[in-house]
Amino acid sequence: MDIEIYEANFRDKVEHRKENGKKFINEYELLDELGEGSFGKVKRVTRYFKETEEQEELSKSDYAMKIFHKTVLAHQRTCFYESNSNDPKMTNLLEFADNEINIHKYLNHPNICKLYEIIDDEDDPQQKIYLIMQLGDLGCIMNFCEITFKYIRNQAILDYLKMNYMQAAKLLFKQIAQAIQYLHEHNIVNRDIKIDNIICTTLYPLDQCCKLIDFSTSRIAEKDSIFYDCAGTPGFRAPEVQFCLNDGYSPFKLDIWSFGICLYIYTHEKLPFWGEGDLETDLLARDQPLQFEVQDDLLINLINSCCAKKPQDRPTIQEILDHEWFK
Ligand SMILES: Nc1ncnc2c1ncn2[C@@H]1O[C@H](COP(=O)(O)OP(=O)(O)OP(=O)(O)O)[C@@H](O)[C@H]1O
Repeated sequence: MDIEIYEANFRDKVEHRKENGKKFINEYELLDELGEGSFGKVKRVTRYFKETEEQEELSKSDYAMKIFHKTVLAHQRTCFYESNSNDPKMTNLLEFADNEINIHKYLNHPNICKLYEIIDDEDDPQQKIYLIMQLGDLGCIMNFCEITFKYIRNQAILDYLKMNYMQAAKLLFKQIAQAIQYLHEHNIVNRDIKIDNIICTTLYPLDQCCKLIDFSTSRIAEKDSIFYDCAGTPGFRAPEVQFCLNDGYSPFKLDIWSFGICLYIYTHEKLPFWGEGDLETDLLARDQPLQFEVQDDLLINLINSCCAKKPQDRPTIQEILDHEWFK
């Protein structure tokens, strides 16, 4: 990989302790749970540290800690395809976690959640790996309502930005496009761009408030790479991922489709393609045109081009950033 400037710190010692009823992992106090994915839990943590030797009161700052359970992941077997091969192989989820760490630890961009530290101790009694990341203290850009199956815009972010949702959409999605541009320029594909993987923070200037998270399905790819494995999340993934048969799909064009879907969801507060199950959702994505409920022709043009049914008709990430809608 052509990114040598940054590498997250690695520590091979972990210490678990309790103080006054509080749980600590090394210098990090464990707080509330921020979320849970298929690979592990994510917790808010506070780090206590001394900025100078003389300092008496400890300084503190907040992070997100993603926790992988090594033994659990090692026992979960799954089938996968290597890049450029349609010959399936067996692996376990720990290898996927390793892949995520090995890509994420080098990523250094203001719109990508920074991975600061990896704690992996062979003698850890809990057999876990701990990733210390930048905290998205404002949460995801939208919240999913399990009852209505709808995404609702995160009002705390709109209040923080002091913007209406269309102004916020331009600001946030430009930043996500810049994150994808950085990945694509470095021959990395994300393959799981979705609303749940876009978080916001109050830590930085506004043009750095939005961060892409979760690199579990990221891969190194050449511009003309063809992939064969089923990546992405139903509702967000391009139809060719499910229906490519032996032809495979371009992972770069998959990211572009998913970007367009996220922009649609943010501006409409609903998923454009949602069927009874994953197969119907993918079929709708393949066969149905997008239905718009906004009046903005430039926005409609941008989303329609990202979600062109033929992958070769979709723009590059640079073309997206140059689109009139962002001007
Ligand atoms: N840095 C962060 N700051 C705030 N919240 C976070 C952060 N990282 C993750 N989260 C929360 O935790 C959830 C799960 O994180 P993540 O997507 O990285 O896990 P995963 O196991 O890889 O998920 P998936 O099943 O989508 O692959 C996110 O949707 C988000 O709500």
